[in-house]
Amino acid sequence: MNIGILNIQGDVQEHFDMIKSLKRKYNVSPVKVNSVNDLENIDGLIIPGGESTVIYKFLIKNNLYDKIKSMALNNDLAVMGTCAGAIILSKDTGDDRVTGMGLLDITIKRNAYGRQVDSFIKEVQINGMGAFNAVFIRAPEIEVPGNVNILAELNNRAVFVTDKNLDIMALTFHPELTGDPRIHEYFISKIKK
Ligand SMILES: NC(=O)CC[C@H](N)C(=O)O
Repeated sequence: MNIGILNIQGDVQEHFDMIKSLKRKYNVSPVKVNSVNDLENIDGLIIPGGESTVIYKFLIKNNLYDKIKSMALNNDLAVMGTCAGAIILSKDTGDDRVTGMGLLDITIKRNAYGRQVDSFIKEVQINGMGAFNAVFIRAPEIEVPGNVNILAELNNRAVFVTDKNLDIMALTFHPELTGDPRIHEYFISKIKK
């Protein structure tokens, strides 16, 4: 099974290395995705954290935006979006520079934690997984979780959600930075389903 990592900007290498470290255990290989052709051979796609305005522009420019969206809606592609990736997957970003794909029924607010505390690590409790050290970096906030499953919250706000039908998930934190593979393992388990 091949797992693509959208290779535009942000934590591409960190996700790549995490999937690579799980290669033997789950028979998965990481693949950097630069073009529509690269999407043909992958089973899951990670949209990393970074800068959502930049990621959005590049997705449009390279015709990846519509292709990813339609593959995901057809259940041909599982997608995990982290931080900026979560913004891309949302239905409303509150920012007209970034139009969310609407793959998850969430309204999200960019840079919601303000300047003073724009980066922090906090332990969150994830349903079915337990405690996880979550790294928030200029993180967005899920303001309104609609018809989604909420797997983790921080201060009564959802920080990890999954779609109820499609294999789409979004996190407002960075699971690739702490060396803890459980969220990537969870994503892999969803793809195999
Ligand atoms: N760590 C991140 O991905 C930050 C997201 C970034 N602040 C944005 O709005 O795109």
